[in-house]
Amino acid sequence: MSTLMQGLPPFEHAPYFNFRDPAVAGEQKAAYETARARYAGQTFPLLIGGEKVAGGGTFTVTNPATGEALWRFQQATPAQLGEAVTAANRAFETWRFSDPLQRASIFLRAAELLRARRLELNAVMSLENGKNWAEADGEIAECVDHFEVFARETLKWAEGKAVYPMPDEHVTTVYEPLGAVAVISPWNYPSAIPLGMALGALAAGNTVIWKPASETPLSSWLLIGLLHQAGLPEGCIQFLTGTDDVLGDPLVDHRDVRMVAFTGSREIGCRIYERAAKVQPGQRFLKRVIAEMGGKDPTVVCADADLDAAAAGIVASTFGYSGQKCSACSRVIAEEGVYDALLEKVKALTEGLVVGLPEHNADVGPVIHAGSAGRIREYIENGKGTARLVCGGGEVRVDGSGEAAVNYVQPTIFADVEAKDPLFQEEIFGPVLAFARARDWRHAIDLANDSDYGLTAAFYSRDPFKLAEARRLMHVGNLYLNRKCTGALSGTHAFGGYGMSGTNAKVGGPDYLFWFLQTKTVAQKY
Ligand SMILES: NC(=O)c1ccc[n+]([C@@H]2O[C@H](COP(=O)([O-])OP(=O)(O)OC[C@H]3O[C@@H](n4cnc5c(N)ncnc54)[C@H](O)[C@@H]3O)[C@@H](O)[C@H]2O)c1
Ligand SMILES: N[C@@H](CCC=O)C(=O)O
Repeated sequence: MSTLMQGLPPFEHAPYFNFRDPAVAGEQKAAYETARARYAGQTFPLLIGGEKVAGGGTFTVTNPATGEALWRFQQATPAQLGEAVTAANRAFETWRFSDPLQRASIFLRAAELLRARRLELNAVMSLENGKNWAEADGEIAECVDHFEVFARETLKWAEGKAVYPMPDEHVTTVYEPLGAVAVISPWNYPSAIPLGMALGALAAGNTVIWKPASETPLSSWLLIGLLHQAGLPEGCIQFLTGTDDVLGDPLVDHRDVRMVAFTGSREIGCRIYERAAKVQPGQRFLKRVIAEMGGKDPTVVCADADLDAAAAGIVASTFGYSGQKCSACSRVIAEEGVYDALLEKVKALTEGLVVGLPEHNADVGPVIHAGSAGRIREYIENGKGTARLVCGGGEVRVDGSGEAAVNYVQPTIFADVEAKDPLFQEEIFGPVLAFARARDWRHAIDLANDSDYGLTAAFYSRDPFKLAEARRLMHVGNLYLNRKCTGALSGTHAFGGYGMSGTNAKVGGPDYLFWFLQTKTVAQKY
């Protein structure tokens, strides 16, 4: 353990709330009312150089579960983008030399502040993106863990690393920050994902231009508030909301943005990777890029597996948050001998899921918007022509869904899906599962690896040899043996994929900070 870390208590993951306890459930329900009373109808500003400012217009954030108008955020102008980048670079000149102990203390204090407001932040996220209580709670608990983990990582990396010695030179290897980091995030993990990237940047001594997804800005804004309350100096984070034509390409292309930390779709991730490679006139560095992208995550079930455990893991990881996780299981590949029995079990559990309002803590809520629902329905309709529909695939009515009724998609399973089928190859990002038959477990591994992506996978078997082969052969960044493929914990399950799932930066892992640092060797002659 690093000497700086010795004063810290041992790390523990934040425990989840037990919503089966009526008292806790009552508190979570009340937190929705608190969130509405505090924030509904309000308009929130941009944050540039420590100043709260208005943009060139505003937009409304709506609840995907009901269509309810929630709150308003600013549309930053092109000039404000430039001001934010300048402000981030200005703040960098101070923050880069800040004491790592100061940074770590701020993160630990923020963890403490967040612990006291978890239910409120759960409610805000649920209202913005339609997560049910447990899904929102899992993510806010991850934010607490991120604060704790990044505090420790700050101190660890501040120590530098030992080198092989020279008899007549004093040589050190130290890590220094890069500059202004653009943090660009998706709506499906609107708290933990931007926070992980922003803490990576700040822990290393960089400053941040934080660009949340337009569907979910309040989930970000509240975390930034906590960081400031915890002592983060003004100016270290600029907060920009608005449209992609102003904050997309122009932010990535900006000459003075040193690094882009992106999580989102493959399409945009690849675009950023390519654009950031171009050196702009006057640019004096090569941009660093993290691009963490989509998945088409398989669960392999061997003939000797515990089928009940596998079925439970499959249903939780496929239909949790309506399948809108990069880590979601979307393909099951089962050995011939257990295929039908497994399919029956998964079907029975799926048909027991309640589709309803996230605020009422239904198992399956809405998808993010009508456009996404339409795209998912198109996959379902096409699938009816290429595979065997086992359950779902129809319409579902949710009381109280109002104008957002169209956003609810029935959990759907297709069987006998061929490897070339789009159901098997493309990220649908909705509650749709493809079952495929494998001749044997080695064939199952081949099918699992037959993908552009390589983010997460689950593998179920009781045979130690097969488990060892899976470890060796499965082409993914996060492999889970005899458990579901969602639910990575910060500090423990470093998260990030292979192949077209991205740059494999591994947020929450022991090497993540290295992405936000450059290495300086200093050799001094005695
Ligand atoms: N690998 C991971 O860790 C991970 C985690 C969560 C989500 N995801 C993926 O994210 C996707 C869903 O999220 P989404 O729909 O918000 O993704 P998206 O790519 O559409 O948007 C992500 C962010 O990029 C911004 N953006 C849009 N155009 C841009 C441009 N030209 N330049 C820069 N930024 C631009 C958006 O405004 C948003 O903030 C899925 O593919 C999912 O698998 C991956
Ligand atoms: N880190 C999350 C997934 C985030 C992507 O959407 C998990 O491990 O399930």
